[in-house]
Amino acid sequence: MSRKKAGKGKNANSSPTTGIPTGNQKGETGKSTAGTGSVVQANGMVHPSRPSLSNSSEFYDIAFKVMLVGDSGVGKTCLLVRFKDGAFLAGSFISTVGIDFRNKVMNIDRLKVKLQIWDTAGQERFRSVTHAYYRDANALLLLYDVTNRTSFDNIKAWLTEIHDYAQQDVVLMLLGNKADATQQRVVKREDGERLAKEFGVPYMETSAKSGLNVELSFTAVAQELKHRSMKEPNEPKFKLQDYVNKEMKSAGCAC
Ligand SMILES: Nc1nc2c(ncn2[C@@H]2O[C@H](COP(=O)(O)OP(=O)(O)OP(=O)(O)O)[C@@H](O)[C@H]2O)c(=O)[nH]1
Ligand SMILES: [Mg+2]
Repeated sequence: MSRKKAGKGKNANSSPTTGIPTGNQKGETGKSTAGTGSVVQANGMVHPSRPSLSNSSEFYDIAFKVMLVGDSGVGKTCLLVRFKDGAFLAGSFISTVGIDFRNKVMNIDRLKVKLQIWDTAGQERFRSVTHAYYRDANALLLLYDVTNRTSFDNIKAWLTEIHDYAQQDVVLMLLGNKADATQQRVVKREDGERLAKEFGVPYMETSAKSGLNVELSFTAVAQELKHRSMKEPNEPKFKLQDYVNKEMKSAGCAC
């Protein structure tokens, strides 16, 4: 399989119709503004329509678009920063404006899988911006905050929105974030599990602060997307929740 080069740099442009950075292919991080260039195929793979302008040596085999959604303050940006940079954004909370993205290339079963991760603004006033990007998302990570009951209660409304705007076969995973905050917790893990079961969505708790399950949440969706796009005829169906449970068990996670 031929290898494509992952973009690097800042402020790549994007198209609201594809949701994929376009024009300036330098962007490993970027803000959505405007531009033309990349093509998203129906199978979710992204093929840059022009060579990378960057000096990046990071090549990839397949690429997918993953979107982070959920109420403002649940920790979407922190989860992404933890995954990308291994750091936690402590201190004052800076709410995302509009939409933002970062790229990360992961090794999944000897394949280089590029995730283009879109960090949406949870604030209501940016909802129409988010709507424009749903249709190109291959996977969605839907977050609530275990210390914020309203963010949990709003999950049903988010699922309705996802049903209305996202692709029918979008890979979806529910994440109860801030699992480290045991003193402030108001949503039990069992409540999250019950809700996820009710809607047939894979689920786990995460912490952008401690790093709990952050890598696993992105690896799990990357695995699912990769299995879907490379599936051999007789291969058994990949089960995301089973994968997550197995990985947590082998990591000795009591969560
Ligand atoms: N204790 C704890 N705090 C967290 C965690 N993740 C995020 N926070 C804090 O929660 C606040 C909001 O985090 P953000 O990542 O900015 O929230 P967001 O979902 O991106 O919010 P919007 O951009 O407004 O949609 C910040 O003060 C973070 O420091 C976590 O896992 N544990
Ligand atoms: Mg944010």
